[in-house]
Amino acid sequence: MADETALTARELYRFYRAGEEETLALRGVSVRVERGETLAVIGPSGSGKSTLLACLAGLDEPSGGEVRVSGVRISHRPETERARLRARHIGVLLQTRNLVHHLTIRDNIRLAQQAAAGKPVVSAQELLGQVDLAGRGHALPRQLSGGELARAGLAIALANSPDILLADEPTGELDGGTEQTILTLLRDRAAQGCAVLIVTHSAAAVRVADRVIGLADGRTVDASAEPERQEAPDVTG
Ligand SMILES: Nc1ncnc2c1ncn2[C@@H]1O[C@H](COP(=O)(O)OP(=O)(O)OP(=O)(O)O)[C@@H](O)[C@H]1O
Repeated sequence: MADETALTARELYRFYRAGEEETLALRGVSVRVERGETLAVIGPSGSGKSTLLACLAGLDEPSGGEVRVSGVRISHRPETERARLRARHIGVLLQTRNLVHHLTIRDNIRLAQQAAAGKPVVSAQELLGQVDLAGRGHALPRQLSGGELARAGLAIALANSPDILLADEPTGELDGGTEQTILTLLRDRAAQGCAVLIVTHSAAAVRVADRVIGLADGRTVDASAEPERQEAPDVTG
């Protein structure tokens, strides 16, 4: 199993119906992320990026196609089984942040570690140190600044020592210094063998990626056609 591709999605479709309105948010999207690789997913608002990330994380079920984590299918399983696979293998950083609001940052980290069910993990204090929040573990989410919250969210996403890290706009609305801190942490994780997928509008985030794919209207497109890609000419692959 160790040499399996970390994350594989094949021909994903996601159909939404809200009253009379029908949306095909994903129209046959295939993605793979290898261990140690950072993939950036870019595209205009409404192109399906968050839907794709939710399907990859097992937070949502694709209407068609399948998602595999280290060769194990995570899609089309009961929610409890998807949650178990996610807790063990995947770290997720969502735009809404992945925090329980009435728990301190340290307890949020511990909660994610417990969900990993006995997997060896680094201590909450070490994780806090990695994101420069060593002195803020006792704080509640509402007591943190936007940049601190972003870093706390990343610490929680990393709490289960994930094989795969899925991050939706991890650096959205952050100043340049904090953005660089987060991007460096993501790169470090990839260097340690984690498969990292970032949904982003940020040119700086695109620059740290090994590979970029574009989404438009629920389909993958040539990423070189996207403006973010043009601002980042040094990206290879
Ligand atoms: N729960 C839902 N019910 C109905 N339609 C939805 C739902 N979630 C997303 N959509 C629709 O699916 C399409 C893709 O949305 P999605 O949020 O994945 O796009 P996005 O690329 O992440 O956008 P943004 O960059 O603005 O976050 C949009 O047309 C959106 O309105």
